[in-house]
Amino acid sequence: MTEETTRTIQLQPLAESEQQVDQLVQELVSLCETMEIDIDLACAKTCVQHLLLVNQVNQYMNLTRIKDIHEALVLHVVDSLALTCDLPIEPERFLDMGTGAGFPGIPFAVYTGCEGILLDSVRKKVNAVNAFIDELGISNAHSVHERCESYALNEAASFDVVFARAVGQMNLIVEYGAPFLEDDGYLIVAKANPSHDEKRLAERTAEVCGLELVGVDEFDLPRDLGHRTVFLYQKVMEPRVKLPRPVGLAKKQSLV
Ligand SMILES: C[S@@+](CC[C@H](N)C(=O)[O-])C[C@H]1O[C@@H](n2cnc3c(N)ncnc32)[C@H](O)[C@@H]1O
Repeated sequence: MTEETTRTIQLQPLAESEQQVDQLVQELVSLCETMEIDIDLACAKTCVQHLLLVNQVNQYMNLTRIKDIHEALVLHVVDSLALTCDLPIEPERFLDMGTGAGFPGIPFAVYTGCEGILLDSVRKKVNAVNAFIDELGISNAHSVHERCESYALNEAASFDVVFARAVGQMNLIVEYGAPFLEDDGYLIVAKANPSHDEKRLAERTAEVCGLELVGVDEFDLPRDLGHRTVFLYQKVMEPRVKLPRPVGLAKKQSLV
């Protein structure tokens, strides 16, 4: 095991002054306004503190390539919070598949107050996310070290909202997400500009997995930092195949 894998996460007090944090909080609130996301100051502050802790740990552990804090406010925090705009229900329990440094899971948990599991297959990331959650006192989120395919064996039909950001092609997310959904539960897949072929493969995979595409939303992130298409799937029937398939198979061989 590398030093990075085993290293314990020891968070330090933030290097930024209260004034600097408050400026970032105001910046986040303004960015959210442009996206019609209604965020209160306490929630914005926790999201900013999370981002600053990610930056701190990123000095010695590779968690994100986005180093500029103002860009990260948009590309990590606003992008995560934007998922809440497409929610057709008030979720009771959500799953973030492949959370990395806690995106979108931590901003989503803080904003909605809903119980959530932040899942990742890389232990050092889960250790970091658990340290962030403890430090920020977020009692409704928990991070788990496991692969989607194996976690689904014990947590089948346990979530009413499931999402993943930047974890892979849409068909992969659909296959990973389907077994976790309760009847009528929702899978949210946010992509930049998926190709026609990627969308078509996801559509056919969704049919096999018992999901129906019930909504598509498109928007641009502030400051011209990207375009997003959000696909909303609902579980409408049982899958036609046994899910989850063995670990790694979804990546090697698509379902359809
Ligand atoms: C590119 S990162 C994105 C992280 C985060 N969602 C974000 O948007 O910043 C993809 C993450 O998915 C995790 N991942 C990939 N395949 C996975 C699987 N089968 N089960 C659980 N986590 C997985 C990786 O370890 C990695 O942390």
